[in-house]
Amino acid sequence: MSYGNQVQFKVYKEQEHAVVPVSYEELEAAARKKLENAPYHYVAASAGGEETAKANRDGFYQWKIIPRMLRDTTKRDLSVELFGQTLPYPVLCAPVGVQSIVHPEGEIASARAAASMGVPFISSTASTHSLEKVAAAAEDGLKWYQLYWSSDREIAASMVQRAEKAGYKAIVITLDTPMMAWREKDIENAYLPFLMGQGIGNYLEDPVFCSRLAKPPQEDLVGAVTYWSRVFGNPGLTWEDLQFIRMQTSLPILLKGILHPDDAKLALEHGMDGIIVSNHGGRQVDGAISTIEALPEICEVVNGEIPVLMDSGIRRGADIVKALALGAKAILVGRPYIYGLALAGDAGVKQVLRNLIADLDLTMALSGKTSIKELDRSLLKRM
Ligand SMILES: Cc1cc2nc3c(=O)[nH]c(=O)nc-3n(C[C@H](O)[C@H](O)[C@H](O)COP(=O)(O)O)c2cc1C
Ligand SMILES: O=C(O)C(=O)c1ccccc1
Repeated sequence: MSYGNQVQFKVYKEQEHAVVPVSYEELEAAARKKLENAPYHYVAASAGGEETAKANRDGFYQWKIIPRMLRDTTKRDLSVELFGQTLPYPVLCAPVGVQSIVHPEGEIASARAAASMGVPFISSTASTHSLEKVAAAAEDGLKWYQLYWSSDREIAASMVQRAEKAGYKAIVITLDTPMMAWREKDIENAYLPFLMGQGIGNYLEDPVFCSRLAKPPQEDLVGAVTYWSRVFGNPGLTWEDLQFIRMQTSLPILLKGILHPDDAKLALEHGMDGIIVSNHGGRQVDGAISTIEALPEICEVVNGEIPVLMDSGIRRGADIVKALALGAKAILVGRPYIYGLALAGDAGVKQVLRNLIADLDLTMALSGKTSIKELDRSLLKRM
């Protein structure tokens, strides 16, 4: 039996040495075994009763693929165009903060792995390693910067300017987390890695942040962490504030965390360059709509004017096919690559990405599709 293309061949070759389970369920179980309780739950758990996390998965099951036959799928092209760049696959690494809690190399290893696969890496404001160090690790890779907009707006401006200077090619403003939601496991575990200086690397190396401190962080980490906890979130933001970030950068700006079609309309009206339909992997509003459910209406409103990306609950190739068929330009993946990181550092991240992409490639081929632009609603049936 032939597996068609190169991606597939490499998967089966490297699998001989793989330490990373292929199935998502086993991947999560292996990470559970390897990690201490608190960091494992920080990654795995969602908000409240985890209804939205469940809905994210249930949402995919409600759409079924109806494969087409006899369509010569010998050659496939998974590439997509985004902001003038060609991505080899419609897959990006979602911004995930504090990656050092699962592996000491954290974001540096993930960014390196993503770059080696041609997968764009979205670096979080809450990274343990600074955005400049992450950029250096993924020198040849496409990188975007995710902004948590500090309540001290000069800090936000400084981070955006640093990101542009370091070679990041887009700014992703995350709107759904001006504060952490009710996360029961983290509360029970009283788990706050930030208090130990993890996840605040971008602040400790920020000239504006440091200028606000009585003593430099090297001399008084507690003082720095205390100030960080005061300025991290910004629940006061409104649509009008977006103009301020626009003035700091010439890069495209995407809004992450859009779930309501009216907010998609507002994003367009405020001149945004892209939208990421996301409920933060179910980690923020428990009871919020699943993203695959929110996606079609948002795509309808946006009407192709700007790219719509999506995340939350993508686990396999078929999930990606469904999201793209419903109008997403590309998807982001979060927890799966973090489990890969936990198990095997950069090699683990690479293997997880490779598996997901190979699964996507096969699912497309077996559905009778040879390119991403052929994926549309006619491939799906809602049950
Ligand atoms: C441990 C963890 C940390 C996260 N940190 C951030 C972050 O710093 N910034 C952000 O925009 N989203 C963050 N997210 C959300 C992801 O970007 C993404 O929306 C989510 O993980 C997608 O869902 P999935 O994990 O089901 O793939 C985080 C998610 C996890 C699991
Ligand atoms: O945990 C998260 O979901 C998240 O977005 C975050 C926020 C602040 C610091 C680290 C991660």
